[in-house]
Amino acid sequence: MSDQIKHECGVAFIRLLKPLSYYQKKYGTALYGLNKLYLLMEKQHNRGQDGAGVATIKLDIEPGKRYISRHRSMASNAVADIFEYIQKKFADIQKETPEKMNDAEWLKANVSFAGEVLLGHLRYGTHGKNSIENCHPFLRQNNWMTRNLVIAGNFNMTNVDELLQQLYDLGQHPKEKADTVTVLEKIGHFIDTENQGLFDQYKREGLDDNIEISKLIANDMDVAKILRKSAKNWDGGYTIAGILGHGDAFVMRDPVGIRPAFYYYNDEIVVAASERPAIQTAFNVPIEDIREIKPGHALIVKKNGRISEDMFSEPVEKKACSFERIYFSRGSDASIYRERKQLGRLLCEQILNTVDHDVKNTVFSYIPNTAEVAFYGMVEGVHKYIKKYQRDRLLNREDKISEEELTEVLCMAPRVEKIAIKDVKLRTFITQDADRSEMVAHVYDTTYGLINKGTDTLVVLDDSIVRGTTLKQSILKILDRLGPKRIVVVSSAPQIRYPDCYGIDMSRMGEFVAFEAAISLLKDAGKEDVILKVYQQCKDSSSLPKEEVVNYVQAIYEPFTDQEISDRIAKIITPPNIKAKVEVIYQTLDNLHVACPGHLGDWYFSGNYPTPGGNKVVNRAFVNWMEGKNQRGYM
Ligand SMILES: O=P(O)(O)OC[C@H]1O[C@H](OP(=O)(O)OP(=O)(O)O)[C@H](O)[C@@H]1O
Repeated sequence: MSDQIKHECGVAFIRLLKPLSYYQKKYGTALYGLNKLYLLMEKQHNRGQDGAGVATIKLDIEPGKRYISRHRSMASNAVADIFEYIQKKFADIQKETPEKMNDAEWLKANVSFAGEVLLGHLRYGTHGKNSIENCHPFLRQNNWMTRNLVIAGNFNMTNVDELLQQLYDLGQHPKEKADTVTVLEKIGHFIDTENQGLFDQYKREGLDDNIEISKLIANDMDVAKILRKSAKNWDGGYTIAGILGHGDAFVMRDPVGIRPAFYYYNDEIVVAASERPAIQTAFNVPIEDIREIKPGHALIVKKNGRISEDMFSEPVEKKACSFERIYFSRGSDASIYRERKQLGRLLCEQILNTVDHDVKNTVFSYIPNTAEVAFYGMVEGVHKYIKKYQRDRLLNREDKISEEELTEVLCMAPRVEKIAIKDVKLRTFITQDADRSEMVAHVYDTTYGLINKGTDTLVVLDDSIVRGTTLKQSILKILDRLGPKRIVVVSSAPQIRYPDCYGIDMSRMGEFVAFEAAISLLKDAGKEDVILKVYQQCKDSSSLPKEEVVNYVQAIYEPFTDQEISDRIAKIITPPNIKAKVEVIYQTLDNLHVACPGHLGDWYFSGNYPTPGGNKVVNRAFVNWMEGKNQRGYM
């Protein structure tokens, strides 16, 4: 789907607060941190499968010895590949000098990755030029320990141009136009100035010993101040984790709280991750003990072990990404599970109306995998309807019910079947373009013999319909072979109408099936002038500061009801030559908010962007589409 580097992804961070020998003694291995990092990353596999990276830092290493290690992989099983590479170093020692494996200090001194600060990253790199250089973590190296920086993040900035300009204004000469570079260099720049400031201050105070000064700098560096200055002009969604060479570390979250970030600590470890259940499982800790990093705040872990959550940017109205809840995050989180079920339940009324409450001739199913949880909620909703129906039918009657009728009423139950099967565990949506079409076409299969040909309606619930390609190229064709009279496709997400620019790779207007539907409706109605007017407005606003720009693209959808757009989408996604009638039902925006009250970020559905940069992105995406440029509305 995309042609440039993207940074929506998963992060995993661990700081060991005790020396490696402590873990050796207590848990039987000095590799405790690495093992936990592996688990944290594996449990967030859903966040990225195109690559992964790990970096570690060893504390208090004498000059001349390596203390930063990094390994990145783009193998199809990148996480396993990285840890095999790391494990091999230890396996060789185990083979040749097994006693050394019990000597934590020796391991730290002699084997790379035996560090106390660990950072992992899963990459959802949906772009054409897949290359190892684009895998996080990124390094900014320096001979001064405290000036080294390693970062890995789940982020996307909408205003890279503006941020690059600021770097030029500082006199810098960035080697690439990408937000990874701007973020790394911005933080790096303020790390440098903090270093210099402290160095000058100690000199002024009469300290002469530079080695002593370096130690003081490491101790006194104000990480929150560095982040405050760095993030001043960032416009985007981000969770960015970083480690400084001497061991200070941070995990920062954008002021709107768009991207998720959680953490836990005790007296042995500090751990942070994009998803809460990953921490629960990897460390076996109760949910109440895991905290969410507050928007505009950074979890800061100083080298000396001091832990704080500091504000670096005034939080604004929280608009956490609802698509995390619908699709992106794993459904094993307690709240997400509940929310997905509720999304399914809330669709029941629309579904039952569409099938005329003919439960007897309807088969309920779903498109694996993410929609599975919402499906349980939907089935509960149908059960509830049936119970009410049975109650009404039995209660509200004057005559005596016949045995035959009683049996019929009591036997009523939803026909719940696993119709669609997904043969691979990978997610197609976050797979890079080159492999996606192939995958979409072959990944699904069906169960035969469950549909009464020509009489049954098949209801299939999916979590989202974005481009509609999964349905058009694969699912609807194979479902039609089963012979249903009607196929009702239900989306637990509302219509995706606008690009995301904060980390979920939905970026080009022309690819949204909802947009295609609205445009074709406009054309049919002879309202091409609306399209031209929006184009002009978007173009005219392109040179304005982002704060003065509004989302003009909303006008494209205004003339139509949701139902009209859904009906047109049904037409578009119906493959040629299929027999079944296809209908589409979407979640309403109101019900989305009822189901996910803590995650009100809905810009891809509503067009209401939580940062000014979003309006620029959507307008640019529209201009790109009008001008036939197949590119994102942002860098
Ligand atoms: O309309 P489209 O643009 O084709 O994309 C939407 C589909 O992509 C996702 O599936 P994916 O295989 O990524 O994940 P899943 O197995 O977790 O559902 C999602 O669940 C939809 O089925």
